Amino acid sequence: MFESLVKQDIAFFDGTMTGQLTSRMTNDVAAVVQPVRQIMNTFLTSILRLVGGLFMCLFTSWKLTVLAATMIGPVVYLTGVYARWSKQVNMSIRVSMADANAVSTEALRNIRTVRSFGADLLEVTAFRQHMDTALKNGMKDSYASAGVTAITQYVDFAATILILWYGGYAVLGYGQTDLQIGNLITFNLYWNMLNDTATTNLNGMLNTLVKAASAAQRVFEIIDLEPDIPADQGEKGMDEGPCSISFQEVKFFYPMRPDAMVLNGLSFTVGAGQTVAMVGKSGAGKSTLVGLMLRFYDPKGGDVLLNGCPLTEYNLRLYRKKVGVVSQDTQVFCRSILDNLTYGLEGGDVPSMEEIEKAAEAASANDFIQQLDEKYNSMIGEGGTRLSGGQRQRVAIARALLRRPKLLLLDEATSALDAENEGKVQKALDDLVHSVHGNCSVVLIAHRLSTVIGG
Ligand SMILES: Nc1ncnc2c1ncn2[C@@H]1O[C@H](COP(=O)(O)OP(=O)(O)OP(=O)(O)O)[C@@H](O)[C@H]1O
Repeated sequence: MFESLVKQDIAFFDGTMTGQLTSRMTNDVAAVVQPVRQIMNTFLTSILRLVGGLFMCLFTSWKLTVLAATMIGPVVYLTGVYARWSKQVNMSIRVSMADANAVSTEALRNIRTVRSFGADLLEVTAFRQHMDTALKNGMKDSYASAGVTAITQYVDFAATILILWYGGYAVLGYGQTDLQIGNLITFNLYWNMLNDTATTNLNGMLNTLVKAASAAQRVFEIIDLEPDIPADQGEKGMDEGPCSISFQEVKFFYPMRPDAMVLNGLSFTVGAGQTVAMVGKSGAGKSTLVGLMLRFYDPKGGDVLLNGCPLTEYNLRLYRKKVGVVSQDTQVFCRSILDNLTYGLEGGDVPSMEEIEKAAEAASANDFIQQLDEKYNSMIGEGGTRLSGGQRQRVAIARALLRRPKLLLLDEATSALDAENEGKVQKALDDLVHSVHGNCSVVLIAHRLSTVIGG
């Protein structure tokens, strides 16, 4: 399921919350897998008892078997109705639990904001509301299950009465049958065994299966989902040297906001090895350009061309390996600095320690890394919380450099920093742009002209 999730389009993640997805990956998958062992254990035994019991009942008295079996119809019908209803209820329980998980995941991820806004109780209330809905539906399902079990037992009881009534009648010589008292007792024993198995084991199994089915539906919804932009679809590999990228009459709106046109017929070209700055006010669509250049989204009109060929023809995995990105909200991993610097590099692309230190030096990151207790092996915490914003950005710059990029996308890399850090990161960026000059095309995005002219 994780494999299917990580290959989904970025647009898919725009419309979902992380907590909802982790809930599907943990709670729902567990609910699908858990019953398997139980069912494997009891299913075979139950079927053997059922078939054996039925055979013995028929053998002892087929008339009594047919009579008693008339009572099974309503039970099967009722159980079927309950199973369908319960599947829906269990689906909504899973949705509520996923929503609660989304609230808790988001609150814990933003715990500093939650705490500083004094919003702890609001988050707890939102979490509780979802859990209360799950609990209410869970109670409803339990009452209905108890009701169905009670009705089944009454019907079972009625079947026994019917057997004893008709059997007793026959044994006493009324009617046209030659049933012996011994046969009646034997039949009753077999029927009880058959019923016990059906009501206790198979009913329990049905309940478990219904819950598993609702979870399985949610799991398979994700597994069966195919991305519109698969990473391995394109055939074309990367050419040698820096690449040119051009937008031709590109029109774009986000799938989550189809009414808001972000780009309306935009055309420009970044030549191979050129450094081009894009400046525009907040919300103008600068980061959207980066998303389109990385093919997180496809344009709704026009074309994005790489070295003159549509980006859609390229193998995205190979292409993205050759793109370096430093964005305003840098994402780093809860791993060592070294692992973060070499993130995504494998095989022949893995740089030597010497290259890593050189890249960190070029990004003005080596000095602060050397001061850490475990230097390049220091862990940086979830989201890089053990580093300052400026240090995080410099790690991101070194990381971009180590990919030996052919296209470098610098998306307002200094916008979230204070003046001192901005100066340091700006210097690191300038050095980076100069060091790759001619070997790599650079798109520099800023909302102030001074940022790019200064560089
Ligand atoms: N994932 C998204 N889903 C829907 N709308 C989005 C999404 N990302 C951005 N937008 C909208 O698209 C428009 C352009 O956003 P974009 O982030 O490209 O602007 P920007 O120029 O980079 O802004 P800033 O300088 O503030 O970062 C904005 O109106 C924004 O609200």
